[in-house]
Amino acid sequence: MSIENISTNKVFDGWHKQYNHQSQTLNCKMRFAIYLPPQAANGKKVPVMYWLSGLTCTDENFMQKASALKLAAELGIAIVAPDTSPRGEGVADDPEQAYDLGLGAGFYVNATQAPWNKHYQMYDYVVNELPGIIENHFPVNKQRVISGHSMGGHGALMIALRNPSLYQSATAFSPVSNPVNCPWGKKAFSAYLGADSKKWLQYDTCELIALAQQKIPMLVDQGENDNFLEEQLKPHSLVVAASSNHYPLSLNMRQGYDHSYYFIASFIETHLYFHAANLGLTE
Ligand SMILES: N[C@@H](CCC(=O)N[C@@H](CS)C(=O)NCC(=O)O)C(=O)O
Repeated sequence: MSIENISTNKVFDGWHKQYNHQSQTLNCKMRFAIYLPPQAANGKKVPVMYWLSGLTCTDENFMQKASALKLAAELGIAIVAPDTSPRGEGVADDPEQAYDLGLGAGFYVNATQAPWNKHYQMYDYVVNELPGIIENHFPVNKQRVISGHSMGGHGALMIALRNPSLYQSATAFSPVSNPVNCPWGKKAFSAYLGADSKKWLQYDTCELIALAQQKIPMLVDQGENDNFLEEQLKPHSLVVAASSNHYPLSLNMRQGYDHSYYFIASFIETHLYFHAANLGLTE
């Protein structure tokens, strides 16, 4: 499967690059971004952090706004940022073009309902197709960690909980922790997965964390001044579900911080160091 390079920028002695490719899973052309640290230049294979962004984002928000690349370069971690939904001609969108359904709002699930099921298969794309492409085309090894923000925080934790042997660790900023019980999640899951809410549970972090058997280290950061805190994100439900199963999850509540990339930029280094330790890159 070929990929087409569409931008290349040197940054902190490594390279930020964007690619287009035809996705078999999503049935459309997709764009992703990769940051290759300097260690990847001399034949060495580096581990990968997959970053899943939130509502309205593309591959660009994290790479441009999170201030992650300097430390990724020092630690020798590649970062891959996919888009947040399928896109392009013929891809369904919300008839009202709301920001929380359709384009920019794939919720990292495999849609079963028409018209969404033709393209909205973001779970399979992130877990299977994209890592296959990355491992074929770039000097990376099979060690993966995963992180994300908001809708992407839900994606990162949920995907790690469902595939604990594929990821060394998972972290999230302001995750949608209990999508089956919040307005964003109910709206998206009823459209993509249908009215039967039992079918939503396979994608709910609180549900999965309470039942998980194989456990991997997890870290969550949450701003206390986040506008979406109580209605959409529900970090306390996550803590209750995790402790009911003695799951190794730490939640940091951060006084004064909001939902934006200013918050992510303030704590991204903590998340990179956390992953680096679980990848065996640091003491
Ligand atoms: N625009 C939406 C909120 C969307 C939003 O906050 N998106 C977050 C993720 S959930 C984001 O990362 N936005 C893009 C950015 O800040 O670069 C609203 O009006 O309520």
